[in-house]
Amino acid sequence: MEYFIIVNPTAGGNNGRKVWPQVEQYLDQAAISYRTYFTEYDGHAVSIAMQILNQVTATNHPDAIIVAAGGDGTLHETLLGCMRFYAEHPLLQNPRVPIGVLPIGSGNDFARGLKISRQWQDALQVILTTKKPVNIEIGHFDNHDYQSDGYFLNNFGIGLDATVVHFANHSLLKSHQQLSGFSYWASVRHAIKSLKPFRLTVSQPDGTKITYPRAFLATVTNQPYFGGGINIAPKASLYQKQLDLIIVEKPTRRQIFLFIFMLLLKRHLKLRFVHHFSETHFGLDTQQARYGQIDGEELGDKVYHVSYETQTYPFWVRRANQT
Ligand SMILES: Nc1ncnc2c1ncn2[C@@H]1O[C@H](COP(=O)(O)OP(=O)(O)OP(=O)(O)O)[C@@H](O)[C@H]1O
Repeated sequence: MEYFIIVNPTAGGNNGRKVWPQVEQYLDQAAISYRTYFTEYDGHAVSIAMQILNQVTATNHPDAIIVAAGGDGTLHETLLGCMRFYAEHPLLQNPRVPIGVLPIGSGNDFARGLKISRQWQDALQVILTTKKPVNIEIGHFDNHDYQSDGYFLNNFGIGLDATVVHFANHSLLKSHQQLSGFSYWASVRHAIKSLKPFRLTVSQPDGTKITYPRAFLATVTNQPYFGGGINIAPKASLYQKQLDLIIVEKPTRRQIFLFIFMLLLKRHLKLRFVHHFSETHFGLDTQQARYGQIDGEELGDKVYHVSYETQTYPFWVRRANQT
Protein backbone atom coordinates (compact mmCIF):
# COMPACT_ATOMS: atom_id res chain seq x y z
CA MET A 1 0.00 0.00 0.00
CA GLU A 2 1.02 3.57 -0.51
CA TYR A 3 -0.68 6.18 1.68
CA PHE A 4 -1.20 9.72 0.39
CA ILE A 5 -1.83 11.62 3.61
CA ILE A 6 -3.54 15.03 3.65
CA VAL A 7 -2.68 16.67 6.98
CA ASN A 8 -4.55 19.68 8.37
CA PRO A 9 -2.10 21.12 10.92
CA THR A 10 -4.81 23.42 12.34
CA ALA A 11 -7.37 20.66 12.99
CA GLY A 12 -8.42 20.16 16.60
CA GLY A 13 -7.13 23.60 17.66
CA ASN A 14 -3.66 22.94 16.15
CA ASN A 15 -3.69 19.32 17.34
CA GLY A 16 -2.61 18.36 13.81
CA ARG A 17 0.62 20.29 14.23
CA LYS A 18 1.39 18.48 17.50
CA VAL A 19 0.36 14.97 16.51
CA TRP A 20 1.79 14.80 12.98
CA PRO A 21 5.52 14.51 13.93
CA GLN A 22 4.63 11.51 16.12
CA VAL A 23 2.64 9.86 13.30
CA GLU A 24 5.50 10.52 10.91
CA GLN A 25 8.03 9.02 13.30
CA TYR A 26 5.87 5.89 13.67
CA LEU A 27 5.44 5.50 9.89
CA ASP A 28 9.17 5.94 9.27
CA GLN A 29 10.14 3.42 11.94
CA ALA A 30 7.65 0.91 10.52
CA ALA A 31 9.01 1.55 6.97
CA ILE A 32 5.55 2.41 5.64
CA SER A 33 5.39 3.98 2.19
CA TYR A 34 3.61 7.34 2.36
CA ARG A 35 3.57 10.93 1.07
CA THR A 36 2.44 13.96 3.03
CA TYR A 37 0.48 17.00 1.83
CA PHE A 38 -0.15 19.81 4.34
CA THR A 39 -3.24 21.97 3.92
CA GLU A 40 -2.43 25.67 3.99
CA TYR A 41 -5.87 27.29 3.79
CA ASP A 42 -9.59 26.67 3.91
CA GLY A 43 -10.62 24.42 0.98
CA HIS A 44 -7.05 23.33 0.17
CA ALA A 45 -7.76 19.62 0.78
CA VAL A 46 -10.17 19.65 -2.21
CA SER A 47 -7.44 20.55 -4.70
CA ILE A 48 -4.87 18.33 -2.95
CA ALA A 49 -7.18 15.29 -3.25
CA MET A 50 -7.72 16.05 -6.96
CA GLN A 51 -3.97 16.45 -7.48
CA ILE A 52 -3.30 13.11 -5.72
CA LEU A 53 -5.88 11.31 -7.90
CA ASN A 54 -4.37 12.85 -11.02
CA GLN A 55 -0.98 11.51 -10.01
CA VAL A 56 -2.25 8.09 -8.90
CA THR A 57 -4.34 7.46 -12.03
CA ALA A 58 -1.60 8.74 -14.37
CA THR A 59 0.88 6.26 -12.90
CA ASN A 60 -1.70 3.44 -12.65
CA HIS A 61 -1.13 2.98 -8.92
CA PRO A 62 -3.33 0.07 -7.74
CA ASP A 63 -2.51 0.26 -4.03
CA ALA A 64 -3.09 3.95 -3.31
CA ILE A 65 -5.08 5.11 -0.29
CA ILE A 66 -5.85 8.77 0.41
CA VAL A 67 -5.86 9.46 4.15
CA ALA A 68 -7.52 12.58 5.60
CA ALA A 69 -5.65 13.51 8.80
CA GLY A 70 -7.79 16.19 10.43
CA GLY A 71 -11.37 16.71 11.53
CA ASP A 72 -14.67 16.39 9.70
CA GLY A 73 -13.90 19.52 7.64
CA THR A 74 -10.71 18.02 6.20
CA LEU A 75 -12.47 14.75 5.49
CA HIS A 76 -15.36 16.57 3.82
CA GLU A 77 -12.97 18.52 1.56
CA THR A 78 -11.03 15.34 0.73
CA LEU A 79 -14.24 13.57 -0.30
CA LEU A 80 -15.29 16.61 -2.34
CA GLY A 81 -11.96 16.56 -4.20
CA CYS A 82 -12.36 12.85 -4.96
CA MET A 83 -15.98 13.26 -6.13
CA ARG A 84 -15.00 16.19 -8.37
CA PHE A 85 -12.08 14.28 -9.87
CA TYR A 86 -14.25 11.25 -10.74
CA ALA A 87 -17.05 13.47 -12.08
CA GLU A 88 -14.48 15.00 -14.45
CA HIS A 89 -12.89 11.61 -15.27
CA PRO A 90 -15.76 9.07 -15.26
CA LEU A 91 -13.68 6.48 -17.15
CA LEU A 92 -11.11 6.35 -14.35
CA GLN A 93 -13.49 5.47 -11.53
CA ASN A 94 -13.25 1.74 -11.60
CA PRO A 95 -11.99 1.17 -8.94
CA ARG A 96 -12.00 4.48 -7.06
CA VAL A 97 -9.18 5.22 -4.61
CA PRO A 98 -10.49 4.68 -1.05
CA ILE A 99 -10.32 7.31 1.70
CA GLY A 100 -8.85 6.48 5.13
CA VAL A 101 -9.65 8.44 8.30
CA LEU A 102 -7.12 9.71 10.85
CA PRO A 103 -9.35 11.72 13.20
CA ILE A 104 -7.21 14.39 14.82
CA GLY A 105 -9.81 17.20 14.73
CA SER A 106 -12.16 18.47 17.40
CA GLY A 107 -15.52 16.81 16.75
CA ASN A 108 -14.60 13.86 14.49
CA ASP A 109 -18.25 12.80 14.17
CA PHE A 110 -17.64 10.66 11.07
CA ALA A 111 -15.01 8.65 12.97
CA ARG A 112 -17.46 8.25 15.86
CA GLY A 113 -20.10 6.96 13.42
CA LEU A 114 -17.60 4.38 12.18
CA LYS A 115 -16.45 3.60 15.74
CA ILE A 116 -12.89 4.62 14.84
CA SER A 117 -10.87 5.55 17.93
CA ARG A 118 -9.97 9.23 18.33
CA GLN A 119 -6.55 8.09 19.64
CA TRP A 120 -4.31 8.51 16.60
CA GLN A 121 -2.31 5.36 17.44
CA ASP A 122 -5.44 3.16 17.28
CA ALA A 123 -6.88 4.91 14.22
CA LEU A 124 -3.55 4.52 12.42
CA GLN A 125 -3.52 0.78 13.17
CA VAL A 126 -6.92 0.48 11.48
CA ILE A 127 -5.54 2.24 8.39
CA LEU A 128 -2.42 0.08 8.28
CA THR A 129 -4.16 -3.26 8.88
CA THR A 130 -7.32 -2.85 6.77
CA LYS A 131 -7.32 -5.22 3.81
CA LYS A 132 -10.19 -4.02 1.65
CA PRO A 133 -12.40 -0.94 1.34
CA VAL A 134 -15.91 -0.66 2.75
CA ASN A 135 -18.64 1.08 0.75
CA ILE A 136 -20.15 3.96 2.71
CA GLU A 137 -23.36 5.77 1.81
CA ILE A 138 -22.62 9.47 1.81
CA GLY A 139 -25.21 12.25 1.67
CA HIS A 140 -25.71 14.03 -1.67
CA PHE A 141 -27.85 17.14 -2.12
CA ASP A 142 -29.14 19.23 -5.02
CA ASN A 143 -29.65 22.88 -4.25
CA HIS A 144 -32.42 23.88 -6.67
CA ASP A 145 -31.99 27.65 -6.19
CA TYR A 146 -28.33 27.70 -7.13
CA GLN A 147 -28.32 24.79 -9.60
CA SER A 148 -25.53 23.31 -7.53
CA ASP A 149 -24.98 20.07 -5.69
CA GLY A 150 -22.70 18.78 -2.97
CA TYR A 151 -21.96 16.05 -0.47
CA PHE A 152 -22.03 15.53 3.26
CA LEU A 153 -20.43 12.79 5.29
CA ASN A 154 -22.29 13.58 8.49
CA ASN A 155 -25.10 16.08 8.22
CA PHE A 156 -26.73 19.01 6.51
CA GLY A 157 -28.40 21.22 9.10
CA ILE A 158 -30.67 24.25 8.93
CA GLY A 159 -31.52 26.36 11.98
CA LEU A 160 -30.17 25.77 15.46
CA ASP A 161 -27.11 23.59 14.75
CA ALA A 162 -25.99 25.87 11.91
CA THR A 163 -26.53 29.00 14.02
CA VAL A 164 -24.34 27.47 16.73
CA VAL A 165 -21.64 26.73 14.11
CA HIS A 166 -21.88 30.32 12.89
CA PHE A 167 -21.57 31.88 16.37
CA ALA A 168 -18.81 29.45 17.43
CA ASN A 169 -16.78 30.16 14.28
CA HIS A 170 -16.99 33.89 14.87
CA SER A 171 -16.26 33.75 18.59
CA LEU A 172 -13.06 35.43 19.67
CA LEU A 173 -12.40 32.49 22.03
CA LYS A 174 -12.56 29.87 19.26
CA SER A 175 -8.84 29.37 18.79
CA HIS A 176 -8.09 29.43 22.51
CA GLN A 177 -7.60 25.77 23.42
CA GLN A 178 -8.75 26.02 27.07
CA LEU A 179 -11.69 28.32 26.36
CA SER A 180 -12.97 26.82 23.10
CA GLY A 181 -15.36 24.47 25.02
CA PHE A 182 -16.78 27.42 26.90
CA SER A 183 -17.08 29.34 23.63
CA TYR A 184 -19.07 26.45 22.10
CA TRP A 185 -21.60 26.36 24.96
CA ALA A 186 -21.87 30.15 24.96
CA SER A 187 -22.72 29.89 21.23
CA VAL A 188 -25.40 27.24 21.94
CA ARG A 189 -27.03 29.57 24.51
CA HIS A 190 -26.81 32.56 22.19
CA ALA A 191 -28.27 30.58 19.26
CA ILE A 192 -31.21 29.24 21.32
CA LYS A 193 -32.04 32.77 22.46
CA SER A 194 -31.69 34.55 19.14
CA LEU A 195 -32.93 32.03 16.53
CA LYS A 196 -36.46 32.71 15.22
CA PRO A 197 -38.54 29.68 14.13
CA PHE A 198 -38.97 29.15 10.38
CA ARG A 199 -41.50 27.54 8.04
CA LEU A 200 -40.25 24.21 6.73
CA THR A 201 -41.88 21.83 4.23
CA VAL A 202 -40.77 18.20 3.91
CA SER A 203 -41.50 16.43 0.59
CA GLN A 204 -41.58 12.65 1.06
CA PRO A 205 -40.82 10.05 -1.64
CA ASP A 206 -44.54 9.28 -2.17
CA GLY A 207 -45.23 12.96 -2.91
CA THR A 208 -46.72 13.77 0.52
CA LYS A 209 -45.78 17.21 1.83
CA ILE A 210 -45.75 18.11 5.53
CA THR A 211 -45.27 21.69 6.68
CA TYR A 212 -43.90 22.72 10.08
CA PRO A 213 -44.67 26.42 10.57
CA ARG A 214 -42.36 26.80 13.59
CA ALA A 215 -39.30 24.63 12.85
CA PHE A 216 -36.23 25.38 14.97
CA LEU A 217 -33.80 22.68 13.86
CA ALA A 218 -33.85 20.52 10.72
CA THR A 219 -30.93 18.14 10.35
CA VAL A 220 -30.51 15.61 7.58
CA THR A 221 -28.05 13.10 8.94
CA ASN A 222 -26.16 10.24 7.46
CA GLN A 223 -25.01 8.78 10.74
CA PRO A 224 -25.91 9.02 14.46
CA TYR A 225 -23.68 11.88 15.59
CA PHE A 226 -23.61 15.61 15.11
CA GLY A 227 -22.10 18.60 16.89
CA GLY A 228 -19.11 16.66 18.25
CA GLY A 229 -20.68 13.50 19.67
CA ILE A 230 -24.39 14.32 20.19
CA ASN A 231 -26.32 11.14 19.33
CA ILE A 232 -29.13 12.86 17.44
CA ALA A 233 -30.21 9.90 15.26
CA PRO A 234 -29.35 6.70 17.15
CA LYS A 235 -30.51 4.38 14.36
CA ALA A 236 -28.87 6.20 11.42
CA SER A 237 -26.38 4.07 9.52
CA LEU A 238 -23.51 4.83 7.17
CA TYR A 239 -24.12 1.55 5.35
CA GLN A 240 -27.76 2.09 4.37
CA LYS A 241 -29.29 4.25 1.68
CA GLN A 242 -31.70 5.87 4.15
CA LEU A 243 -30.99 9.36 5.40
CA ASP A 244 -32.48 10.42 8.73
CA LEU A 245 -34.23 13.76 9.07
CA ILE A 246 -34.74 15.19 12.56
CA ILE A 247 -36.97 18.24 12.95
CA VAL A 248 -37.38 20.01 16.27
CA GLU A 249 -40.16 22.58 16.54
CA LYS A 250 -39.50 25.76 18.53
CA PRO A 251 -39.39 24.44 22.12
CA THR A 252 -40.45 26.22 25.28
CA ARG A 253 -37.84 26.62 28.04
CA ARG A 254 -39.22 23.53 29.78
CA GLN A 255 -39.11 21.55 26.52
CA ILE A 256 -35.43 22.45 26.03
CA PHE A 257 -34.55 20.77 29.35
CA LEU A 258 -36.83 17.85 28.53
CA PHE A 259 -35.16 17.48 25.12
CA ILE A 260 -31.65 17.43 26.66
CA PHE A 261 -32.75 14.89 29.30
CA MET A 262 -34.40 12.62 26.70
CA LEU A 263 -31.38 13.03 24.39
CA LEU A 264 -29.18 11.56 27.11
CA LEU A 265 -31.56 8.59 27.32
CA LYS A 266 -31.66 8.38 23.46
CA ARG A 267 -35.46 8.76 23.68
CA HIS A 268 -35.77 12.30 22.32
CA LEU A 269 -37.34 11.12 19.04
CA LYS A 270 -40.48 10.19 21.00
CA LEU A 271 -41.15 13.79 22.08
CA ARG A 272 -44.20 15.39 20.46
CA PHE A 273 -42.28 18.47 19.25
CA VAL A 274 -39.61 16.27 17.61
CA HIS A 275 -40.22 14.60 14.22
CA HIS A 276 -38.18 11.83 12.66
CA PHE A 277 -38.09 10.58 9.06
CA SER A 278 -35.90 7.86 7.59
CA GLU A 279 -36.08 7.82 3.77
CA THR A 280 -33.89 7.11 0.76
CA HIS A 281 -34.68 10.56 -0.69
CA PHE A 282 -36.74 13.63 0.21
CA GLY A 283 -36.83 17.40 -0.15
CA LEU A 284 -36.74 20.37 2.23
CA ASP A 285 -38.01 23.86 1.49
CA THR A 286 -37.78 26.83 3.83
CA GLN A 287 -39.45 30.19 3.48
CA GLN A 288 -37.22 32.41 5.60
CA ALA A 289 -33.44 32.70 5.39
CA ARG A 290 -31.65 30.79 8.17
CA TYR A 291 -28.10 29.60 8.71
CA GLY A 292 -27.15 26.25 7.22
CA GLN A 293 -24.18 23.97 7.84
CA ILE A 294 -22.64 20.98 6.09
CA ASP A 295 -20.37 18.75 8.17
CA GLY A 296 -19.75 21.67 10.54
CA GLU A 297 -18.83 24.15 7.78
CA GLU A 298 -20.97 27.26 7.33
CA LEU A 299 -23.34 27.56 4.37
CA GLY A 300 -24.51 31.10 5.11
CA ASP A 301 -27.88 32.66 5.86
CA LYS A 302 -30.20 31.46 3.05
CA VAL A 303 -33.59 30.17 1.95
CA TYR A 304 -33.32 26.46 1.00
CA HIS A 305 -34.97 24.38 -1.73
CA VAL A 306 -32.92 21.23 -1.49
CA SER A 307 -33.37 17.52 -2.27
CA TYR A 308 -31.37 14.70 -0.70
CA GLU A 309 -30.31 11.13 -1.45
CA THR A 310 -27.17 9.04 -0.91
CA GLN A 311 -24.26 7.99 -3.13
CA THR A 312 -21.62 5.36 -2.46
CA TYR A 313 -17.88 5.92 -1.94
CA PRO A 314 -15.25 3.36 -0.77
CA PHE A 315 -13.50 4.08 2.54
CA TRP A 316 -10.40 2.41 3.92
CA VAL A 317 -12.04 1.44 7.22
CA ARG A 318 -13.40 -1.61 8.97
CA ARG A 319 -17.12 -2.09 9.00
CA ALA A 320 -18.36 -1.18 12.48
CA ASN A 321 -20.97 -3.35 14.21
CA GLN A 322 -24.41 -1.79 14.06
CA THR A 323 -25.79 -0.44 17.38
N1 LIG B 1 -3.43 25.67 7.15
C1 LIG B 1 -4.68 26.03 7.45
N2 LIG B 1 -4.95 27.21 8.06
C2 LIG B 1 -6.19 27.55 8.39
N3 LIG B 1 -7.30 26.78 8.17
C3 LIG B 1 -7.10 25.60 7.57
C4 LIG B 1 -5.79 25.16 7.19
N4 LIG B 1 -5.90 23.93 6.64
C5 LIG B 1 -7.23 23.63 6.65
N5 LIG B 1 -7.94 24.62 7.21
C6 LIG B 1 -9.40 24.65 7.50
O1 LIG B 1 -9.58 24.21 8.84
C7 LIG B 1 -10.96 23.94 9.01
C8 LIG B 1 -11.22 22.99 10.15
O2 LIG B 1 -10.66 21.77 9.88
P1 LIG B 1 -11.27 20.40 10.46
O3 LIG B 1 -12.75 20.39 10.37
O4 LIG B 1 -10.55 19.31 9.79
O5 LIG B 1 -10.85 20.41 11.99
P2 LIG B 1 -11.76 20.64 13.27
O6 LIG B 1 -12.72 21.75 13.01
O7 LIG B 1 -10.84 20.75 14.42
O8 LIG B 1 -12.52 19.25 13.41
P3 LIG B 1 -14.09 18.87 13.43
O9 LIG B 1 -14.69 19.44 12.17
O10 LIG B 1 -14.10 17.37 13.43
O11 LIG B 1 -14.65 19.47 14.67
C9 LIG B 1 -11.44 23.47 7.66
O12 LIG B 1 -12.48 24.34 7.23
C10 LIG B 1 -10.22 23.64 6.75
O13 LIG B 1 -10.52 24.12 5.48
